[in-house]
Amino acid sequence: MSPTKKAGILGATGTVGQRFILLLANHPQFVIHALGASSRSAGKTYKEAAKWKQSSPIPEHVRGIVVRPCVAEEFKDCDVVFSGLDADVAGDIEMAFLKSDLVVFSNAKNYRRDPTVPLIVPTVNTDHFTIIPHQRSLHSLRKGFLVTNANCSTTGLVVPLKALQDAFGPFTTIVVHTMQAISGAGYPGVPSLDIMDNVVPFISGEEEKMEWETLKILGSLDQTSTSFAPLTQTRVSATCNRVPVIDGHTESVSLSFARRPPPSPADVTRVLAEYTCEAQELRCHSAPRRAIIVTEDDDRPQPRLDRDSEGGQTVTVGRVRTCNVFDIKFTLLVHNTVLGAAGSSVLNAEVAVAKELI
Ligand SMILES: NC(=O)C1=CN([C@@H]2O[C@H](COP(=O)(O)OP(=O)(O)OC[C@H]3O[C@@H](n4cnc5c(N)ncnc54)[C@H](OP(=O)(O)O)[C@@H]3O)[C@@H](O)[C@H]2O)C=CC1
Ligand SMILES: N[C@@H](CC(=O)OP(=O)(O)O)C(=O)O
Repeated sequence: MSPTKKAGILGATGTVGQRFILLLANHPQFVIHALGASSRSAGKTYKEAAKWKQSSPIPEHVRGIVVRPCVAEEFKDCDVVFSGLDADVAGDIEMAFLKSDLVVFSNAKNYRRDPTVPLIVPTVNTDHFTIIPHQRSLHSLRKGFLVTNANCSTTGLVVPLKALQDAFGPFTTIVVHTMQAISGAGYPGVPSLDIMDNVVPFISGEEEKMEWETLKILGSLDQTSTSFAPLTQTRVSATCNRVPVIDGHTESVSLSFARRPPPSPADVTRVLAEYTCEAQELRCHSAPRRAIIVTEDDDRPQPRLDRDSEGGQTVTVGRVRTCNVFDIKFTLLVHNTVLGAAGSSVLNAEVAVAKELI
């Protein structure tokens, strides 16, 4: 079956944009139709414009595509537009696309807090798509809508949290420390003299995003599907560090449940390993076979060894154990540019197709 939906990619030359190219190059539903980037790139072929940093080559049929400026008129025949735009420009451009009745899946932070825009991690809260009719009516749209996906570190965190919340009820406290890959900072990103032989204990704005995004994603929609109800009883504290790893964010998580007695490490391990999500039930092409992989090895997960499991669409969890301060602690790994970015958008779009929103 040949792909039927025309896809545009904004920010196609960037780190996330390059992941979109790889994920969509041989996609059964979406065909790469239009590529957009800044005025520095527009008018050049993709091969000329992109500083390609992926370990597989630029797909042959993409090399010669001429990059367009990111204006809605240039993308009007796209069925879906994926955005890997720099946050400095994503706000205005994505809103212009939405107002032109286009379907936009954004990686940027700009609209994540918007009360009518869902913040969807595709293996966690695809039920939040139910706000789309309300969003369309507010903007008088026929077919367009805007969906954001989460910060890459938040994405890794909420997958196991969702499994545990469904099984054991609410958390009182979540404390997370991240070790984030340099690809998270885009290209050229962190200077080599800052990150080689080093750890940088600050990523601007990252801790705040992890703390509030988690509450929106794990929260619910009201009964009329017109507003979000973020969690209010859970406190989240995040500490974010940049480490000299190319891809894959590692996170150490400690948490307490409201319920007493809390679940044991064995209960937690079982629930994580058995977790399934709607994207799998809908048989979406990019859905991981296992949304969470639990590793029993004492020294896993590790970014180099585990980031590509399930095509980068899973979260690997290990070292599940009792915590002397909170109830449970564990370590997780997420591929920051696949499930943490472009992979989330693509799987979200597949879910939207299955729900007949596109
Ligand atoms: N990297 C990651 O792990 C994650 C990134 N994100 C978010 O995804 C987005 C993209 O990040 P990333 O790929 O890392 O960033 P990059 O800096 O690597 O790429 C940015 C892209 O935006 C384009 N761009 C910049 N200015 C303009 C403009 N004025 N008009 C049109 N296009 C423009 C660039 O085009 P050109 O090449 O022509 O300059 C490039 O294609 C950001 O919002 C980021 O916060 C989210 C989760 C994870
Ligand atoms: N800040 C993240 C990547 C990112 O761009 O996040 P956000 O989309 O939330 O701005 C990192 O450095 O690893």
